[in-house]
Amino acid sequence: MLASLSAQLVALSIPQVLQSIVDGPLTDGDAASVVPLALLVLGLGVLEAVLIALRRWFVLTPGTRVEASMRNALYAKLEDLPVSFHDRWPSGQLLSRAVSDLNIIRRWLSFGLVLLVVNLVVIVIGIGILVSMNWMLGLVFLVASVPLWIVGYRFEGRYSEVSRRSQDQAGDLATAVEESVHGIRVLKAFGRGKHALSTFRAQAETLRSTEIEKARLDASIWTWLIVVPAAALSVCLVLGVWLASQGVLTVGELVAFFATAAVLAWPIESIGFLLAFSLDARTATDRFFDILDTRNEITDPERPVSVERPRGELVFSDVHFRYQDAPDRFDDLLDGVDLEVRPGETMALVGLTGSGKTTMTALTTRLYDVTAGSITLDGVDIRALSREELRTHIAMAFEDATLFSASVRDNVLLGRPELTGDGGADAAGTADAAGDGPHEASGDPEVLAEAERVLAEALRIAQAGFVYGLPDGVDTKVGEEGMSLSGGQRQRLALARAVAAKPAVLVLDDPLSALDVSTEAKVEAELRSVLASTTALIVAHRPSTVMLADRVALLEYGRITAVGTHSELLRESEHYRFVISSLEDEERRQATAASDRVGRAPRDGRRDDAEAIAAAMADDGERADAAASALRELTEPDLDERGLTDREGVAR
Ligand SMILES: Nc1ncnc2c1ncn2[C@@H]1O[C@H](COP(=O)(O)OP(=O)(O)OP(=O)(O)O)[C@@H](O)[C@H]1O
Repeated sequence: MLASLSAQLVALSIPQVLQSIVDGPLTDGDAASVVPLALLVLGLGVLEAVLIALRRWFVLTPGTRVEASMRNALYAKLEDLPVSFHDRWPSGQLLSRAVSDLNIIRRWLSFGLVLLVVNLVVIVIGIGILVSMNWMLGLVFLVASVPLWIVGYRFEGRYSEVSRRSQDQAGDLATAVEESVHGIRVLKAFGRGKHALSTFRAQAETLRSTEIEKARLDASIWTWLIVVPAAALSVCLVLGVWLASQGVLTVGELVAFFATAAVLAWPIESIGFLLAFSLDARTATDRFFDILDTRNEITDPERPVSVERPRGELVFSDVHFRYQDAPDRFDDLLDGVDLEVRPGETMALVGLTGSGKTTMTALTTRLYDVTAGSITLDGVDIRALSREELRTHIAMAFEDATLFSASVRDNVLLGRPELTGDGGADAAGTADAAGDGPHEASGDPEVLAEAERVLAEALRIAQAGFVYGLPDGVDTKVGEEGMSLSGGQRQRLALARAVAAKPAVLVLDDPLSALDVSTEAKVEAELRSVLASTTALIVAHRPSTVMLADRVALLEYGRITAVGTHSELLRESEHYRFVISSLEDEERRQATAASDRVGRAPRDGRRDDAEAIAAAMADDGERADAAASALRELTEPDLDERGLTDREGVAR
């Protein structure tokens, strides 16, 4: 700011030298005395240029540093915020904040803020100089500034609103891109690419209109800022010439007045642009703090207790839970769950679809917090532990297996940072962490050997031997979210990850759903050895998974209504018999559905596509029902004909 202000003050001093030239040597006809004054003007010009160069040089470091630290703070916050926050926030909105909003803030800090402050100071000083040169001429400028203040004030209100709208729309657009890239296979499979494109075009067009609205507002303030000073200058010209002719002003003073006014022209014009820029930066800052100011309700206790060697006793006591966006008229999803999973026991969780099984498992690692009641690990409320410790004691594998853009090794050893140095954490955080890998990072041969052993064992248990056939074996980088692998392969790696974490409690949310029957049987046989020494809570969607368990808990209407062995429950609980028979029906249906559907699909030109999709989905253990439903969708009449909205159509 100092460099910039000095540059402007130097520029303002040049007209004073001009005045001396005009009123001195020029009026006296003394050509020789012009030379030193001309050299002075040259010197001042060079000094101004040097000061401007200094300004540009100085702003680089703090601007980029602020941007980097804000970005890190945002990332840390996103990591820290609970799953319920991420349920509500579209990823594109977060992405646009982390990238484009912070970029705006950096550019504004680097030169928008500096120029705004400096130009305002220069305008005030410049008008002061004009008034001191001749109060009448200066007054014209002062009076002319009044409409500019009014226009500026109105502009601020309108532009702020449009700026916010445009940045939010840019976030929505990023979400749309993210969603369609993520779901590209579904879009292609259902031939909805063109449709998605037209939806995207409409969104992009909305953003374009908003941008144009912004540009119009911008243009209008520029017009005012150029026209009003120009009009003031013409009034001054007429008045100044008249005053000079009356002898009130010297010609030199008149020249200096107009030269000073010319120096002020750019700072005045730039105010419009700088004001718009500042409002964009304010919106970006607001959007940034929308996230940073979000209160995290799932935090660590002030003084966390520690469970040194957990036995793995997991107890739900009168647990209530409801999602934040659940309508008031709904009862709690979990409405007083009581369940004791004994150390070393394998408990299967069974219930109808939508009964809350996944939700119950998510509570064990505090992905969500119970709304009432408590969950204890070895008698200690899980909220009394730090989240980091809790999540080393309890490891989860989900049905929807997420892999990071990292090597197979890093993905599987994600929960064992002590074996991977910092690499395990990096694998989750940055795509670049892959490849060179933590394997090399940690040099201790014993640690390396242990990492190899744990990795090999986990891969064996999860029947994930296929990784050794990948181009670089366990060092192969699996694509974004493991997209280069099949669903069944991803599930097996996710299961290997949970097993490798060697937790006291293993929580498996239907982790075998994408496996074919023979692979599932092999995984189950291997899992038995792990489960013998580990407490496990397994959400079961197949009767075969139930067979893995020592006991079964039945979740019904938000409560555990029966606990016992499979045969006990079959004997005693009608609801259990109903759930199990529907699971069996479902399994049978899956086995026959795909072939039936292929047989019945009409030859309407899409049949070949349908078969190809069915074959691809059924490959490597993808569920046959997915194949069947893909077929059904493809062979049904066009979505539009059935009156489905775009979104529903794409979703389906
Ligand atoms: N993030 C969420 N926000 C709001 N509601 C949710 C959320 N996740 C799940 N639900 C709702 O909670 C209910 C229970 O879902 P949950 O996934 O726990 O059931 P589930 O028993 O595991 O079902 P399934 O057997 O089909 O996997 C469902 O009605 C679902 O719509």
